[in-house]
Amino acid sequence: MWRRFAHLSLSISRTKLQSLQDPTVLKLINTFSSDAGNDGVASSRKPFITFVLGGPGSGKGTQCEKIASIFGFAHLSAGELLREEMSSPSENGELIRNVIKEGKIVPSAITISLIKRAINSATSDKILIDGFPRSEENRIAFEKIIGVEPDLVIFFECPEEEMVKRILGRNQGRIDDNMETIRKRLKVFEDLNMPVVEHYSSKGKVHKITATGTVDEIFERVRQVFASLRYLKAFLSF
Ligand SMILES: Nc1ncnc2c1ncn2[C@@H]1O[C@H](COP(=O)(O)OP(=O)(O)O)[C@@H](O)[C@H]1O
Ligand SMILES: Nc1ccn([C@H]2C[C@H](O)[C@@H](COP(=O)(O)OP(=O)(O)O)O2)c(=O)n1
Ligand SMILES: [Mg+2]
Repeated sequence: MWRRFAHLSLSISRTKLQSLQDPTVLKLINTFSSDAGNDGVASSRKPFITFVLGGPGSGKGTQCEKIASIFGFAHLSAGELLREEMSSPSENGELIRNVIKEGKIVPSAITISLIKRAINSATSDKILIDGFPRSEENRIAFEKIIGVEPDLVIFFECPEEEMVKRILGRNQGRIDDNMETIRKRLKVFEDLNMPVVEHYSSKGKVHKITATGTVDEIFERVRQVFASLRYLKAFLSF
């Protein structure tokens, strides 16, 4: 009975899920129908993990807030977790501050331990990880330590001049939102983060979103991806 139902839902999904590529759909089904646990997070949990990538100022945080409120995802921002750690009396505070000020990437062990703790205390099993992995080192360490790959990757594509304009108007008092650090962050993004996007693109996991236009116009593009997932979820009852 379940098999027939799953088969039916798959054939419906194929016609409805035009914004999803088949490997993503198949991975979704495998993820939620498999009994395998995730070693790196609490054993009974099988979170649905979405990495949200894009250059600095491309709108990751803004769009993640909307995805979280409309689709019930927990939003974990790697940058926010690092800023909180930096401002707390932590042994890594000074190191994190120096790395962020230089526009570089904090060592994976630190960032992943913060992400792991946040996943384990999240109230939803649908998790958005915003701004991570920032490098192949981040990616490989996550897959090794947490023991899973993302189910989905959203990539916000935005021209550099637009990203710079947005960052300079962000006004959150961040130590890295100045022109000197922005230049370094843009280079680090091209050199270290784009290979991660290419890696997951080759695995058919990336949904590229044009990140220009108003917040609402961009969210409409994003919404279509997540609405398709919700449709699949309803049919497969995961
Ligand atoms: N589509 C948009 N158009 C104009 N400004 C935007 C847009 N999306 C976000 N912003 C603004 O740009 C700045 C950077 O956005 P943010 O979501 O923090 O990006 P990221 O997390 O990728 O660095 C913020 O001040 C935000 O309010
Ligand atoms: N995986 C990560 C994420 C962020 N960081 C550091 C380096 C980044 O320039 C800063 C800020 O990251 P954040 O995602 O908040 O920045 P943007 O939202 O892209 O402007 O934190 C990191 O070292 N490793
Ligand atoms: Mg952000």
